Formats: sequence, structure tokens, C-alpha cells
Amino acid sequence: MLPEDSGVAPSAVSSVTHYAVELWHRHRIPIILTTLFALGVLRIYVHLTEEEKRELLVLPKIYADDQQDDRIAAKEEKPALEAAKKKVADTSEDDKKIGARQKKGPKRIKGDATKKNGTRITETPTGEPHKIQVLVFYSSLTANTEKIAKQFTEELGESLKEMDAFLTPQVLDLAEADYDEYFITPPKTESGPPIDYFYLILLPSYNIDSINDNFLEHLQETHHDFRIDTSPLASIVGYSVFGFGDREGWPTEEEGFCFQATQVDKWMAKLSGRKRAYPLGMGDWKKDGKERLSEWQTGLVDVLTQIEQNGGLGEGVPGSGDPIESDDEEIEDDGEVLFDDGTGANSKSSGSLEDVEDIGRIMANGKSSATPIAIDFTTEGKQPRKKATPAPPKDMVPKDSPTYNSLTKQGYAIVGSHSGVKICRWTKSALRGRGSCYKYSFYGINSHQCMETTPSLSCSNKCVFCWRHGTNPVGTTWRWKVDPPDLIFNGVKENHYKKIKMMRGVPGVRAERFAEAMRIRHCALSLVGEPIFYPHINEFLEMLHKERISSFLVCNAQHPDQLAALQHVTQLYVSIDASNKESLRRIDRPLHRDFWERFQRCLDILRERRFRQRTVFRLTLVKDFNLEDEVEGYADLVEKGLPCFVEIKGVTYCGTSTSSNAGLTMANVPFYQEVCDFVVALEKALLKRGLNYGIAAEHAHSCCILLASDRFNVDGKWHTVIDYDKFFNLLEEKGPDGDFSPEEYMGPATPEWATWGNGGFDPRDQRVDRKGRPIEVS
Ligand SMILES: Cc1cc2nc3c(=O)[nH]c(=O)nc-3n(C[C@H](O)[C@H](O)[C@H](O)COP(=O)(O)O)c2cc1C
Ligand code: SF4
Repeated sequence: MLPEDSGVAPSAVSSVTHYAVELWHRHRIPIILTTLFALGVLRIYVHLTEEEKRELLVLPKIYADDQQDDRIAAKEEKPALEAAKKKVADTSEDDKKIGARQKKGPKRIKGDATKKNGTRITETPTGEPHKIQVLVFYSSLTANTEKIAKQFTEELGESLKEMDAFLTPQVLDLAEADYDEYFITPPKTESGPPIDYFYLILLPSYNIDSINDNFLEHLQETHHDFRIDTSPLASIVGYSVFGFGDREGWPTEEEGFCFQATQVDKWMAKLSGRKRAYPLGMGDWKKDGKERLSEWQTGLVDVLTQIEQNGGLGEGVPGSGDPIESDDEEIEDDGEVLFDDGTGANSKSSGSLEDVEDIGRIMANGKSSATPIAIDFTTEGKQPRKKATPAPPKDMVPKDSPTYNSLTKQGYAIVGSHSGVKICRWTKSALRGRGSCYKYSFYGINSHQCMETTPSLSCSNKCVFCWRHGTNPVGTTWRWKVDPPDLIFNGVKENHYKKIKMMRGVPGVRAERFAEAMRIRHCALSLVGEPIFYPHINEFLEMLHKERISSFLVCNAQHPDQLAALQHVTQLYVSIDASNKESLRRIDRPLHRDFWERFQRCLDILRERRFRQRTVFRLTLVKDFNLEDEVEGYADLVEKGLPCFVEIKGVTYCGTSTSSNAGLTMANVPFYQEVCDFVVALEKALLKRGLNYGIAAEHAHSCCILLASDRFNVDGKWHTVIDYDKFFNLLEEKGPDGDFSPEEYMGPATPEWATWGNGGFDPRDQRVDRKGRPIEVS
């Protein structure tokens, strides 16, 4: 109805209304039908586009490259995902069947069945479907598990027979399997259809030294190895572990029932990016072992059936999602250099963990009473600004600190309160006859007889390329309890030998090298931190030398006073990480304000010492940081310090957040050819300055090249190798401050294979790739 004052004549209004009613009566059927049709089309369109989206969310294809992104998307779209899952579960015929089967096994959230004509969704770009190889690993000391594993594998094979996707399961003894082959990355298919792997591990627990310890150590070290992705097994389809134990002796899990299976399960979760396909099973061999195993087996077949149907574990499968694995996953190092203030509370957000640079602030905040006095041994004699109440100094790395946890997880043994020891990868590699580090090629150091250690885990730099995961404490002063040198010396040896002994069951370890390794002959004081930070470094060196253990000491050119007071070492290194002040600040991120002056003083000391110590400049090349345009600058530094040798090495990318925070990526790692070009240019720049240095040796394997002073060239041959016996004899004869020169303990000629142009790989060894496959040396 129109309002009365609208100004439109009533007769006109009534004729329009009449006309409209007339029109409706005449055409109402086509109008209604057309409207219904349009609404129907609209509904179908909306439905189809929604389904498309849901489909992607419901089934993250585990083989898709951007699986991670899918997961994130799925998380963000949780309500939609839930709705979609419910809908698919209600409607899919295939899923109904799976659902029925699953009633017997564990409850699972189903993914969308995208099975097309019976083929798995996992296909190569050419459409070839992947096959799944189930590998059943076991360990066994008294043969129970061995028998069970074989029978289990056979039965599993029977259950999977009808499923096209699966190859016949294989059983593998962990005492014989090469861990590098299976537990760094899954095996690669050389020919035939592409194969994906599903790992099952049957493991009895032993609280005595057994192969399980080696296996666990391998898993742990692989996870913490900075060269390897933290989840290198992420491409396996899934895994599950079953443990055997004995409740009679170990009644509960807290008391050790199946403790090693629990540990393997945790490490596998980490290595595989949480691909636990079925929960950890446990059984008491004497009581319910068989029953539990049979339940586990049923559940597994269920999961494998689902994988065959869906191409993956699907979202939300318990164990492949995000369970809290253990407390140690929670304290994963985030790469920040932390300092524990020792208050007991160790949450980062509470501020109890502080960067040492913040010590001033902590003290100002009234925490000074709990903080020991900082004794700057580098500036000893100066009066502390404020007289603090004397408090007993604390441990540098307390046992309950995150630093301790993190370092031990990376394989370090912490000795006393501030020292560490670790077996380096070259020591392990040499034990297996797979190559030694460049120090063998250049100086004759047997890697399997070399102990890598430090008496000070603390350092005064925070170098961008430091592979120590940023976990070591930093500081400009020694403010901690000081352990006596004999405690450190005995502790590091003991722990080194312990770690060597652990290697005895590792496949490929050569018996003769293992026997030799039980006598330490060399000590690389370069692990983490700054060895000359330790106030009793000279006494520690004396202990090494007394046992005729050579000493290669690396310092960071920040402690000139300690450097000046240092007694004889077999070889004395100074890290030269940049050729100018700005570059050094960017790379080393030194804590000392006068870092450049300290650096210069160290070079002066090295120059003075060059006829008494075998001095080495160690250059670490980082592309876009200190490589380009710095040749001349480095040549100037060599001219200033006149070292006996210059070692030039391409940086190794450690992939921690420390490095990424500093803007370091793989792109900063120079190619070997770039390192070679740099060294050739540096040699030329030195010759231009009238300095007689030449390229003496190379170790292409670790991207390292050695420039040597002509002092070590005899009759046209380089003599970079050291005569260690001669060194100890001279030391015994002349004392730790004795007057003898590096030339006096110069060894035989550098082996031909190590000289420039010959690669530097010891021909006695077999070079292998990361998975232990032989590589032909070109
Ligand atoms: C020396 C020894 C130590 C053991 N330690 C443990 C243990 O710490 N926790 C546990 O649950 N079972 C322990 N067991 C029990 C074994 O795990 C169990 O007997 C297992 O079935 C043995 O498997 P196998 O015959 O394949 O080696 C131990 C057995 C022995 C002989
Ligand atoms: S020098 Fe270093 S890398 Fe070489 S064997 Fe010794 S500890 Fe390992």
C-alpha cells in the first residue's frame, strides 16, 4: 500500500496492482520453475567448490612436496576439516569398510579415500605407483626376539599378500644392518618401481652394554648432527616399535621395563618427523608377550590397509600428530646463546636464562648477591668497579642447566663443570676406514687416535658459523669455579675411551684401528669455547705432553695476554675470520668492545713467536661475508703475523637458528672451486708482497687447502707433516718454555696424494657417501 501523501492518483495505483496480479496468474508456472532451476544450479556450484576444498584438507597427501604447508593449512581450517572428516566418514563406502575393520584395532580418524580404480594415490610423475616395503628390524641377545621377528614377518607377509602396494616384508638384524643405510635416510631405489619404506622395530631391552646402545646412540647422533636434517627419515611412510622385557626384574616402566624400546620409539619420532603409525607396543616375554604382540600386529595390519587405501597415514592418527614425545623435545636448543644464572628457574620467558651480555642488567636488578664476582683474567689486576659480597663461584655448566642438557644431547661428555669432550665424525670415519680429516693429510694426525676436547666451554665470540648450536656459554671474563687440570685430563680421557668403546659393535669398524684408538696420540683443543680461557691451560698442556699426546690448540685471537703466556704447543692456531674490523664484527660478533685491538695484538704475538711455535692462521670462508674482495686484506694480515701456515677452509653450514639469525644460509657455503680460486689469488697477493708462501696441500673432501711458508719446503718438496716424537723429545730436553723452532720437528715430505692437485684423500681408505656407498675418487 502507498502512503496517502505520495502524490500518486489512487485509480492509477489500483490499475498497476491489477496488471501485476494479472501477469502473475498468467505466467506463474514458468516463473516458479525458472527460479527453482536457478537456485538448484547455484546450490550445485557451491557444493562442488566446497567439496574440492575439503578434499584437500581431509587428506594431506604425505608424498606431496609441501606436506608441511598442507598441515599448517589443515590446522588453520580445523572446523572445516572436522566437518569434512565427519561427512566423508558418513558417506564413503570404502571408509565404512575400513571403519568396521578398525573397530578391532585402535580408533583412528579416517582420511578421504581417494583411491582411483584400485591404485594408490602415490604415483610418480609418469603415473607409476609407488610400492611399500615393510622392513622389520630386530635385535636379540638370547635369540627370543630373533625367532619372534622372523615368524612375525612371515605372518605379516601373509596378511599383506592381497594388497598390491606391498612388497614382501623383509626382516633385518640390527647387529648386521648398516645404520647409515637405513637410519640416516631411507634406502634409495636404484631401479624398478619407486619404493617407500615402512619401518617396524622389535627390540628387547637390556640394561647391560649391548648392540641396542650403539643403535640408540646412532639415532641420537643423527638427530643432533648439524650436517643432517633433524628429521632425515621424514620420507618413510611410517614406523612403529614393539618392545620385549621382563616384568619380573623390571616391574614397571619407571623401573626400566622395555626402556630401550621406549627410547627408540622417541628417537624414531624425531627422525621421521613424527611418523609413528601405531603406538609403541610392549610385552613381557615370560607372561603376555605373545598376546600383546598379536594385538599390535592386528592394529598394524589395520594401519597398513588404510595406507594402501588412502596413500598415507591421514590426519590425526594418534602418534603421527603431535604427541608430547618427551621433556627433552621441549628443551630443543633454539640457537640462542644462553647463560644460566643459576637461580633454579630455567624458563626463558622468566628471564632466568640470560645472555651473558646482560649480566650488568641482572646485577643492577638486584640479583648480584646470587652472582659470583666476575674475575676478568684477561684484565687481571684491575679493580672491580663495585665491591660485591664474595660468593663462591658457580659451575660454568651446571648439571641441571639447559646448556648441559643440550651439549650432552649433541654427544658431548661434560667433564667437571666447564670442560667437554666429544668424538668427532672423522674419528668414527677413520675407525671404519672411511677417511680421516684434513689434519691427517696435512700433518699426519691419525683421526682415530685423536681426542677432541676443550677445558673451557665458554667463549668470548658468537661466530655466525659456529656449529656449536649456540649452546656454549659466552663471556669476557672467567667467573666460574675452576676445576683442577688433572680432574679435566683424567675425565676427558676416560670419556673419550668410553665413547670409542661404544663403537666396537658398529658395522665396518676395523679391528686394528679400534685397537690403535685405545691409545690417544693427539688432542685437538678446538671443540667448543676458548681453551686458553681456562686459567690452568699450561698445566693441562703439560699433562698431555707428558703422555706424548700432541696438542693442536685453536684460539680466537681475543685473549692476547693468555696467548703471550702460553707455553709450547705442537701447533698453535689463531682463527682469522675476517680481514677487516667491520667484517670481523659481523662474523665473529665478539663480546669485547676492543676486539679489533685484541685481534691485532694477537697477530703481533704470533709474529714474535713464529720461530718458537708452529703458528697457523685458520681462515673460514663464508660467501657474501668474508670471501669477496678480501684477498688483499688477508694478505696484509699474513704479512703482519707471518704464520708458518695458512689453512683455508670453506664454511660448513650448521643449519641452526644461530646461523639463520645471522642471515647465514646454504648459499653462503662456497664451492670447492671458489675456495681454490681464493687460495690461488691469496698466494699471488703474498708473492706480490715478497712473502714466500706456496700451496702445499689440499683436502678436497672437507674443502680445505694449506698454504705454507717456504720455511717448510725442502729441496722443492713440502714438509708439512710433523715429527711428533721429535717434538716430545725437544720438549723433554728443553722444557715447555724451551728454545726450539718448528723446523726442528718438521717431519717427512707431505705424501704425494695430499699435495696440491691430488685431492688429499688417503688411498688406504675407501671414500663413501653419506650412506656408506663407495665413491670413486676422481
Ligand atoms: C642381562 C639382561 C638384562 C635385561 N635388562 C632388561 C631391562 O632393563 N628391562 C627389561 O624390560 N627387560 C630386561 N631384560 C629382559 C629381556 O629384555 C627379555 O628377556 C627379552 O625377551 C630378551 O630378548 P632376546 O632373547 O631376544 O635377547 C634383560 C635380560 C637380560 C638377560
Ligand atoms: S683434528 Fe679434529 S676433526 Fe680431525 S680427527 Fe682430530 S678431532 Fe677429529
